[in-house]
Amino acid sequence: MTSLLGIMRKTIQDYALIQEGDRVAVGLSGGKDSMALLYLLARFQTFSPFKFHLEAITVDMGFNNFDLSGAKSFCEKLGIPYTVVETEIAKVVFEIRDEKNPCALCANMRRGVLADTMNQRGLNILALGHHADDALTTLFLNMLYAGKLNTLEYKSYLSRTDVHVIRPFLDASEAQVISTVQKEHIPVFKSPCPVDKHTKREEIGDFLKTIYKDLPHSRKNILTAMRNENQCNLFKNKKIPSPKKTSKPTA
Ligand SMILES: Nc1ncnc2c1ncn2[C@@H]1O[C@H](COP(=O)(O)OP(=O)(O)OP(=O)(O)O)[C@@H](O)[C@H]1O
Repeated sequence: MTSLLGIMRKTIQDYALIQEGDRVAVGLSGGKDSMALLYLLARFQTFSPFKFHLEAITVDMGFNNFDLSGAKSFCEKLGIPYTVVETEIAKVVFEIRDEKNPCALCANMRRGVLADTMNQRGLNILALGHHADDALTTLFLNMLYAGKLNTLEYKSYLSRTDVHVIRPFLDASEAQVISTVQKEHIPVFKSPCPVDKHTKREEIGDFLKTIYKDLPHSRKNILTAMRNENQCNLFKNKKIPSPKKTSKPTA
């Protein structure tokens, strides 16, 4: 089996996610995906054919019980500069706005803070820990709840802040991330978010797992379909406008 480092290196190359001289920030939540991403990008930096700078940024959402000392010592061990930005996002999302679906607003606000911090620190690439299973759940979330066919991208651009968002794990499975975390003894810290593991995303993830169990090739086929632009036939026909009604001439 190809290692997660190998998959990540190929994705970075295939989609030109990082280039010579880039200044990369990993959005570090403390969870398994971004901790593994930081660790592997730090390793990749040592043999990459191009030079790039690497840092980590955590947005402290303002939950009282968020202990970041473990993430801090992990960064120190890797020799990576680490910034923690204190915010009151939790208060805005859960108290002031009392959001029914807090995740989207929370992620948007967090990304804004990350991009602004990157501007202050002269960083141009934001690396996030999303993997292929996140892309699958996002696709189904968008279809089932928002009526759109849309998923995560390998590279996208935030024009307001001139920051590129990259997802170097998008060709890897969640299982590959978990196995790397265990094998490499990468530390992982529990999210302080009260809705963690109780979200629509979690429900869709479980729903997809039951489909994969019943139809063993379905996961691979959905991923293939997502890449198969030439075989994407949706309702493309345009409705023919109905002829304008002409009013009867009055006698
Ligand atoms: N508080 C945060 N500060 C900085 N970056 C974050 C933070 N929370 C999430 N991110 C980034 O956004 C990505 C997606 O966040 P999400 O909340 O969906 O977590 P996740 O898929 O469980 O990943 P992880 O295992 O890294 O927590 C993370 O992998 C990470 O790169």
